[in-house]
Amino acid sequence: MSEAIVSAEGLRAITVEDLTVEQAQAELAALAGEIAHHDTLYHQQDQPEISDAAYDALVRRNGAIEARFPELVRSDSPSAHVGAAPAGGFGKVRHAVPMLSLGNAFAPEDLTEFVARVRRFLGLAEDAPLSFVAEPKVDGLSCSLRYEDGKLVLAATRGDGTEGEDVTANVRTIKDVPNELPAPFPAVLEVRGEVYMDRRDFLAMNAAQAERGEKLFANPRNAAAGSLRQLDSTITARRPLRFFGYALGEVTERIADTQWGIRERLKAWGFSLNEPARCCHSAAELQEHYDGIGAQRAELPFDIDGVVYKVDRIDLQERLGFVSRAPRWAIAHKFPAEQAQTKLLRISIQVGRTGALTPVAELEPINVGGVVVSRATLHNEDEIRRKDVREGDHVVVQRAGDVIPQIVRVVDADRPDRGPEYVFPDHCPECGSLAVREEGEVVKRCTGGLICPAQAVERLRHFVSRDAFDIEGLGIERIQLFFEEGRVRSPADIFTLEQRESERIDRLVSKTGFGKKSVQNLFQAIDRRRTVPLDRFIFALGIRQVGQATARLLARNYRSLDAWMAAMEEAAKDREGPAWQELTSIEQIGPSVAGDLADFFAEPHNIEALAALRAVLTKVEDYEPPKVAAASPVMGKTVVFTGTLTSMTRSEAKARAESLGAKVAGSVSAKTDYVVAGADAGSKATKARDLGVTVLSEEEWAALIG
Ligand SMILES: NC(=O)c1ccc[n+]([C@@H]2O[C@H](COP(=O)([O-])OP(=O)(O)OC[C@H]3O[C@@H](n4cnc5c(N)ncnc54)[C@H](O)[C@@H]3O)[C@@H](O)[C@H]2O)c1
Ligand SMILES: [Zn+2]
Repeated sequence: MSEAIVSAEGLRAITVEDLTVEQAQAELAALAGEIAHHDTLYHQQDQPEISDAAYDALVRRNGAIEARFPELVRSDSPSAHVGAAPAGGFGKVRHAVPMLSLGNAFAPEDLTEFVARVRRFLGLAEDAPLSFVAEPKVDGLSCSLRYEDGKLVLAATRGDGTEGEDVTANVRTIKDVPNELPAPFPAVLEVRGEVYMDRRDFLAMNAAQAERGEKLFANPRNAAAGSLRQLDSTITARRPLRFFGYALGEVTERIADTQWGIRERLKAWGFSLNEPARCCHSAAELQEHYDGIGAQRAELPFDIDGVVYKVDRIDLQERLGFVSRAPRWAIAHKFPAEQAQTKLLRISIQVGRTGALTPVAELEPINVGGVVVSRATLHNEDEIRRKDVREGDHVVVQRAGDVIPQIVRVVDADRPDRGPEYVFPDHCPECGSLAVREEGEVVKRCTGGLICPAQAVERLRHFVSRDAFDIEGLGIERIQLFFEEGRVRSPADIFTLEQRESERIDRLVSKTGFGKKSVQNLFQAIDRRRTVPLDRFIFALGIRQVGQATARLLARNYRSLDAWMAAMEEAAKDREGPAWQELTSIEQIGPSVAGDLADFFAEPHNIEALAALRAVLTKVEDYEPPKVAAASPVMGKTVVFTGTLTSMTRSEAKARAESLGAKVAGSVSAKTDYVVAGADAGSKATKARDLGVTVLSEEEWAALIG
């Protein structure tokens, strides 16, 4: 985090009324930076660092200072911006009608003030009728769907309100979004609404992600945003996204006179609507509906963070118009975060499958908004220090629609018998290996990749995977089982499995139900891999940031396992010495990757595990530079493989092409020389033909390269 944030924290102790002009100016500058930082994390990366309530507090503070010092309002003021600019990787879409945010109401007075403000603006008498639509504010991300002649042609995220991201392919995978509308419909119709995920679907999806050792999402909103904003729509298709329609963008003809009427038209076209919704005629009725929804909140299938009120008559909406980032005719009445106080018994450390050390607060169980909470996340080392959370403290726990409860603050920090400051461990509690925190990272990680039980299954799975040792018949289920039974704990164990188990093979067979033949096949598959090429060996170790390409670079540079290991151990001992210099001088290996390699080799447990592994292998082959046939017909050509290949795998085809001097690309462009189309080749082959690129069958390709 930047310094600005620290200084803003310091200043925030002063109430807005007491700020001097200089202080106000400094704090507005700090807040602008801080809020922009959180906007990027939240809107672009779907990975917020702070709770929504904490974020809202910053925005409110900014608004209060601006209200007192209007002359200090900055040109980059957060109160004039919506969201964040589109992220790279997506096509950009300009919104014909801007997509705005909503003003917020928190206290009941904010609500009455909103209604009064609308009346004042419109010059309505106290008793003149004025109605509002009140509907839940679903916690997802807004999306604009464009229909031309009743067909879905474009879908875009809000982005910064003016320009969003083109997510059409992804939105087409959402079942709630009709591809075609039943007539009648205007020639152009933009439907706006919220892409979200049901809480139940979210939990199931996170469980499946955990199962596969993939990234977990903090809450349904981040999961929905992360799933919609995928560059690969086949991933989006597997995510349980849903859509609610609640507004219109560009439309070529008026389709209703009221907001309620718009809802009915949307429903007739097949859209789902935010429910429970109601048409209210006074501030009191709005408050009543808000309280009613609040009471049902835990039972609703999706997360909501408030209730949205919209002036019902469209002509009045048009008269009211907008103020900078939000309409005057609508407001979001937010629910307070659900909080409670309890005692923090202990801080424990969880080690994730990738080695990340996460501090967890073990709490005296407490009911927070209807859910019993006994653990809360403390995020990371910095967060504990920032809040100065210690064992034995009484703390405020919060659930703000988030599934993972959080610690907000300590309430009794000034008690005399308070324990010492919490010291974050520098060793992994699971395996005792050193835990390190790389520069610029907030997370500390265990470096004992090869022996750490918390990481073992994930590491073993990686070790035997296709591009690593490629051991057939050893899938994730078998690894899991062997690990749990204590048969395989480290990579070396795989190679001594037969020796240890052969007399007991019958037992293995009966216990696992694998079948004798399948166990024998497995042993044979393992035997075939007692000799491996150096680059596969390096890749298989699962060192952070050392993927296939980096492993190949290392193999090419050091040639033999002995040379590589010696150099790495040297570099680990002296991170300035000649071995380090050589390592970081390899093109594409920067200090960050070098640091991960050095950390791995600095951990004695890993050296032992490596020695054990070498002892059970027949040979790690030295790196063989690919022999490029001088007259290779594909030398320097760019090739794209698509569809299902039958004579070899995609990785094999790629390696072979590269060894012949070709460059293998992922997508077709005018620069592509050949597209090799296997069975069921789709859009890439079509595109190639359109561009006049030569498309070859698998056989033709084989003939070409001889
Ligand atoms: N934790 C963080 O770091 C962080 C950072 C940035 C923003 N945020 C959170 O994001 C929100 C601010 O973002 P915002 O500008 O999108 O404002 P907002 O979410 O408060 O309100 C606007 C949005 O509400 C949504 N919405 C849901 N139901 C709706 C309905 N029935 N009718 C109309 N709109 C509906 C739309 O997506 C619309 O864009 C706040 O909740 C804030 O706490 C958090
Ligand atoms: Zn460990």
